[in-house]
Amino acid sequence: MLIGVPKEIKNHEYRVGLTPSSVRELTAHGHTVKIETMAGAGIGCSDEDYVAAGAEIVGTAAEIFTTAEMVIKVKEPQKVEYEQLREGQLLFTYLHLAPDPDQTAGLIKSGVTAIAYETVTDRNGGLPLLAPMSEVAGRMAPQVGAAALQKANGGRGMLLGGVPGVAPAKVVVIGGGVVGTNAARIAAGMGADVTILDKNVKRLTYIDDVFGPRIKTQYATIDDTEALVFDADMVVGAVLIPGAAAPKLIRREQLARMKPGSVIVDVAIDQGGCFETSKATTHADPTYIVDDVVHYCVANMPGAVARTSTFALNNATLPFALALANKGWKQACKEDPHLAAGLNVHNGKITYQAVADALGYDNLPLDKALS
Ligand SMILES: NC(=O)C1=CN([C@@H]2O[C@H](COP(=O)(O)OP(=O)(O)OC[C@H]3O[C@@H](n4cnc5c(N)ncnc54)[C@H](O)[C@@H]3O)[C@@H](O)[C@H]2O)C=CC1
Ligand SMILES: CC(=O)C(=O)O
Ligand SMILES: [Mg+2]
Repeated sequence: MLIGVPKEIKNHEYRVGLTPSSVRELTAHGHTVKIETMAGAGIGCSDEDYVAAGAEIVGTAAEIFTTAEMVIKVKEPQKVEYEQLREGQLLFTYLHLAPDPDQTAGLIKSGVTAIAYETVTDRNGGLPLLAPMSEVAGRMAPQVGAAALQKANGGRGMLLGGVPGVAPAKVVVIGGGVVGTNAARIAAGMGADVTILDKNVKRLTYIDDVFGPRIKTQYATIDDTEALVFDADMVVGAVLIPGAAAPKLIRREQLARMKPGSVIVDVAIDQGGCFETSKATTHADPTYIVDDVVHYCVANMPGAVARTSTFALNNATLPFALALANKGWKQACKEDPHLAAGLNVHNGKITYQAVADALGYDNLPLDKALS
């Protein structure tokens, strides 16, 4: 199969779809890999590194989009990218379609077959291609939030861990999945007073078993979510209903009851965010203030630590990329229902129920898409 990797073009996005090691695996299986020149520059991998792994370097993204049978990326295609996709081509990347009607319409119009990293499943009910980036974003959340808490950045002027004789900051994490536990772990490590809210009691039990009294857990009723958020110095938004738009847990009118200078890090922003006042920001201009509350809503947080993130992502994506290249997408999905769960768009139709529901499309059932 001819596989193509364009250079990412989202704001301050330095990750790349394939590492040189992944290229070597794919070429060893007889596939041809084209990489756009300088695609790996942001992770310290040169064109020469890719050539040594067996890739061909091409000068423009257009050469990738016009020739590749499978396009492997990191972030959702931007307008100039989805306009180049076409019927019969396979796209393997993050999509986050539910909060993104324009991209969704663009993918439908293109006729492309698109498999979204974030809805591929595993046998334990996890999301194995989202998890590595959730680990990164979760671990970053307290560090970006700690900076936002500084006075010059609009925050309350608090040190996360306090000092002897002065209490630490109160950090509330809504959603105790991969992002949430990683955020809590780092915040607790920095000395903060940390509470995780979740609606899944089994998950709260797991967190309690792993962290003991160092991290408090609370069932996420409306009452308790509100009480903890109003009393927090930093809130991390980390909920997910796979494929769906994030539920809005804190409304516009509730925001004014948060402390002045408190900080929201809404990691769930790639699915639309769990605060009504959240709107996606970029690494170039990551925060804004509403009602004296600092909002950090960068939708591609792991792009900031592109080298760590790219290697972590490839560890997870490579087996699936190999299956898609070796067997073709249809056969690979027939043999692996977890990979098939990633199918979001095929031949002008939405094939993922939560996306169809969020945006008002008919859903093409998976068995029909695979027939
Ligand atoms: N902004 C960024 O750069 C990045 C964003 N993300 C996003 O972070 C979000 C979280 O991802 P993961 O932690 O991997 O998901 P996950 O599935 O591991 O965890 C989500 C948790 O939210 C809980 N939950 C769902 N509804 C809830 C509610 N109403 N109240 C309280 N808890 C609720 C679930 O029970 C689950 O434990 C996703 O939207 C993901 O796409 C992930 C990586 C990078
Ligand atoms: C998951 C995601 O949105 C990211 O890694 O950028
Ligand atoms: Mg206020």
